Amino acid sequence: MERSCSSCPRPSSSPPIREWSNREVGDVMKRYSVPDWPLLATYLISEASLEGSSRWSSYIDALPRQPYSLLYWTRTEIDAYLVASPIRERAISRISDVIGTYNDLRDRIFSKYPDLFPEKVYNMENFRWSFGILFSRLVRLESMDGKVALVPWADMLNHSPEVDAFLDYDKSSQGIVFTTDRSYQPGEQVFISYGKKSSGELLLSYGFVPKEGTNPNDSVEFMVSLNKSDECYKEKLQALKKHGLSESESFPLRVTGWPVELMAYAFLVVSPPEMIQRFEEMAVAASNKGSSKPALNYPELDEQALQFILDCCESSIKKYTKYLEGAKGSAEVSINTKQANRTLLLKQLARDLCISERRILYRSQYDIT
Ligand SMILES: C[S@@+](CC[C@H](N)C(=O)[O-])C[C@H]1O[C@@H](n2cnc3c(N)ncnc32)[C@H](O)[C@@H]1O
Repeated sequence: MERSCSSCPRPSSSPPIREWSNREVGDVMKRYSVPDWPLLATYLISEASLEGSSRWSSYIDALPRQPYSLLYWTRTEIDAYLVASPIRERAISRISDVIGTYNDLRDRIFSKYPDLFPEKVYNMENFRWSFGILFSRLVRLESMDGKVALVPWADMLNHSPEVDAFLDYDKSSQGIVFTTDRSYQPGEQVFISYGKKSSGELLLSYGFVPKEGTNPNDSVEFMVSLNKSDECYKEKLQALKKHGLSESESFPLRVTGWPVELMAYAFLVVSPPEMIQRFEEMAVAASNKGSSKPALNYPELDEQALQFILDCCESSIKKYTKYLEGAKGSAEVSINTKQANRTLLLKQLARDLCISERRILYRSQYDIT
């Protein structure tokens, strides 16, 4: 393990009042016990608004004006380009969480102190920016109980799924230490790992998709549902609900295989009325809430359960293929070069994601047949 120690001060994690250049703003935020993420987002906006008089001004000047995350995609772009991918739903719900968080801060705090929190600074656009920065640059510090922090020098590092390098707070040196899994030559680019993230998750938070086939942590959320015309629909749904599941569930399909919970769900979907006594144990296995992993042993259902998964894979693949083939031919007339470049970039990202996710589905199909 190679270690390199920073000379920067303690990271900005839940900044104490004295860390706020505008103490009054910090004081109000502290009184309302705002949680870490919205607190840091507000802190960043407050410091950015002070320009040269903030101690973080050179750091803030170096931050991107528009972080590359799905927060900057419009609803029309998300619907058009991510129509086949489950990341679409996650992007929509993340954007709505950010808007909800801003609205909550505005209603509870900012509107009560308009002189301290003027709307021209503390507005939705600036919160989109600060949350975009947090999603793409925050570091989780394990030795500080998983606290999140912005670490100015360290957030210049790019991600590689192939390295096992990480950042953490080091009590003895009172700084952030970067630990790599190998040594580097001078001039060589040093990478970090943003965590074992799927390509969809990397697009969601960081705005990029690794090259096809290079992400060993890749996965795609795979949606399966009970059949409404099943004569045991009610009993199966009851068993699922009892264990915290619903009639439609998502399971991660990985490049390395699928979870046993998906197989258990498939067993439940295809099991005939004579097996009613076993619905509950299947639901327990699908929820993974049992104390030990139950052996899923229903040889009489194996073929049907695999066929069910195969059919679901096929219908997902069709959606991807339809999108990819449609996207190939659609030539949009764009208003200006900037917009045309943006459209090209987003389409390329969506295309790369769809190809990666479809590849996992193909692989799962291949494993079954
Ligand atoms: C923590 S910052 C890394 C520093 C970034 N290069 C910069 O100069 O701001 C995260 C951003 O870097 C870019 N990035 C990081 N790793 C990447 C990779 N492997 N491929 C493409 N872009 C990457 C993405 O735009 C991401 O949002």
